[in-house]
Amino acid sequence: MSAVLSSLDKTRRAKAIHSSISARIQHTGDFILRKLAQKRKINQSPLVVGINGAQGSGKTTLVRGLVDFLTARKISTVGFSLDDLYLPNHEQKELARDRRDNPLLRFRGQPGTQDVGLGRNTLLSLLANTAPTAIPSYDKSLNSGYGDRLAKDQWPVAQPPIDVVLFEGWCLGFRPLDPQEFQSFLQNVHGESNLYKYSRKYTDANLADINAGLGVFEKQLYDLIDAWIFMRVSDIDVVYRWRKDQEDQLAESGRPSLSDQQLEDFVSRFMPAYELALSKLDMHGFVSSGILSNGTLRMHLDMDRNVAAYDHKL
Ligand SMILES: Nc1ncnc2c1ncn2[C@@H]1O[C@H](COP(=O)(O)OP(=O)(O)OP(=O)(O)O)[C@@H](O)[C@H]1O
Repeated sequence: MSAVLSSLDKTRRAKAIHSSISARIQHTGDFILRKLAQKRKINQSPLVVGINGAQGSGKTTLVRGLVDFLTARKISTVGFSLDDLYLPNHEQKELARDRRDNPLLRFRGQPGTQDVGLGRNTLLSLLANTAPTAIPSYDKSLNSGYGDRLAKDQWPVAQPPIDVVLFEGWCLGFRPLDPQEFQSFLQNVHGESNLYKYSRKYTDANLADINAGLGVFEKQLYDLIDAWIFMRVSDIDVVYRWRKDQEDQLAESGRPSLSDQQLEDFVSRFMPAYELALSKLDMHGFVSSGILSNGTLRMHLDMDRNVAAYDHKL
């Protein structure tokens, strides 16, 4: 009996997730259509939309859904991820060797472990909209999970004309702190409150490297992004829960999964960037090309990834 109930529960849950995903695609798709109409009045280059959301918040799912939503309306759309810009495995190993002082740079993930110049050139080529653009592609499963960039002849090629580019990343859009802001962040890290408990595990110099990495993002990428979709979670600790659910599903299906300790190590390596950047983003919003008005759609996600509210207040 309980097995029947549990399979009923699973079906209900799958339906709820499906309708949550559809609603999110519809709302963000409508936002993109409005921004595309605005951009068309200015020029014919593609609308570039940056998508920021914590790990596991549903970025990949959203981009896939939006590609279908837009393609069905004959809007030629390309999606890719900041993850596709990670350094090739041998370069990541070199970085880890050269920067033994910084455990945050040991593996892929943090700002500083991507080839940002490759991202800029890819966006510039897409924006020029005149020649085919090879889209960088990274496979996280290669090298026993350490990952590697695929050879260029395996990258998908986007054919012009392109109307919309969707570019997603867990820390895409995070802005660097200026020296004064960084000092007050460090004071908080070393202070009594538990607000920055993950950053406390690292040295000030380690954290400064991440801040500098964000500076490179801001300088090289954000002027090419016209509009932003921000999936904001109120409590960043939910990233653990979401990732744990994913690992449990892998284990249930008999596939390799991370132990609790590995999971903790993995997730906590990402946390300092959230602690460093999220409050500035909440306060001052994203940097963009600046050519569109009301260029950010923010969704507030609850712990089950449901959208509690949408707003444009950034
Ligand atoms: N709107 C939604 N409502 C409920 N669940 C969702 C929603 N969107 C995605 N999910 C589920 O959340 C999980 C993570 O989704 P997804 O891989 O798209 O997230 P992500 O942000 O790309 O993660 P990562 O940063 O780890 O790559 C998947 O199991 C997916 O089915």
